[in-house]
Amino acid sequence: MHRLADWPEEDRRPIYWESPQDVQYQDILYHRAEGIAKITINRPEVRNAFRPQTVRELIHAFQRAHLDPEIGSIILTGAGELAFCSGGDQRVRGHEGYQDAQGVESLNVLDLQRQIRTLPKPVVAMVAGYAIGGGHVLHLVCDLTIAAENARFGQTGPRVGSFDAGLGAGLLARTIGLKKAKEIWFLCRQYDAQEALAMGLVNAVVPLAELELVTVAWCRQMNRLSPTALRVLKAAFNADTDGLAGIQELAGNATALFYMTEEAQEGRNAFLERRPPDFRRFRRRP
Ligand SMILES: CC(C)(COP(=O)(O)OP(=O)(O)OC[C@H]1O[C@@H](n2cnc3c(N)ncnc32)[C@H](O)[C@@H]1OP(=O)(O)O)[C@@H](O)C(=O)NCCC(=O)NCCSC(=O)c1cc(O)c2ccccc2c1O
Repeated sequence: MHRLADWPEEDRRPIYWESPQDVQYQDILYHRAEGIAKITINRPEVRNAFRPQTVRELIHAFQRAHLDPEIGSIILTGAGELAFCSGGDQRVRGHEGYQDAQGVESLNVLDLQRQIRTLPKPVVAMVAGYAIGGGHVLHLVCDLTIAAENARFGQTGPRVGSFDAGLGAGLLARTIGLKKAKEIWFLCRQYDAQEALAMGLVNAVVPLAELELVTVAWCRQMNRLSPTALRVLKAAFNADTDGLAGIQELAGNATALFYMTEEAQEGRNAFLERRPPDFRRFRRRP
């Protein structure tokens, strides 16, 4: 449903964001309401380019949303209408990475990419304006992308002397196909929202004025569904792409679900009670 008017009344009512005051961020904003966390890159003067500090704060905010049992889904967005994110801040790019205030250079956005994928809640990229370079990879690693009509997508790496040969290349190819992914990286063109929709790079294109409420409507709908089912499905979708790390994520869910059974608890209890475990009452399921 690409227009707000298509949604049932309960999903399109206004949302009233709260802004917790316990942590003050410099480069991002953190809001929450109705079981949804909204994380905003707040550097509109550079089209929401990220520096190491920005990425550190994003990692902190995503961890916060991950651990908050009230949060069911997370929105990642950029401040203003001109950009979701324009990638790494080229003004602080040094010899071997992006430099922080202490002079340490890193590519810490790679940690954030993995975090978004392993976080067991749906993450939705809400894109107005440019999603370019490392900013394009950020929307790509999110589970869903809702784009405003003014959104523009593309990679610039080969033009600015960079490349993301990890998820930026491989996940893009798995998402939209190898030929189109190679075109995006080899030619560094930009694509509008409708082109992105046609290639399966985004889930919906909506009028800019409706972007936030439609994105919230998607989250409201997901938040009514089984959190465990969404959690395991997310891990399942990532498992083959992420190799053993993906299987580890999926298997961790199996272990957590097993821990919730009497059968697993019998093993723990027997150890704590210093007796042999008795698994005889647990049947072997066909
Ligand atoms: C995003 C744009 C297409 C927007 O164009 P527009 O015409 O709307 O705006 P301006 O170009 O005038 O920009 C306004 C203002 O913002 C500054 N700015 C924009 N983007 C950046 C940026 N990324 N870094 C620093 N500053 C930026 C711009 O200079 C203007 O400032 P003024 O002072 O003049 O007002 C267009 O801006 C654009 O193409 N931007 C650059 C996009 C880009 O090449 N990004 C970097 C790609 S590489 C990357 O992101 C990357 C990061 C990683 O951490 C990696 C890690 C591991 C592997 C690979 C990585 C990687 O590739």
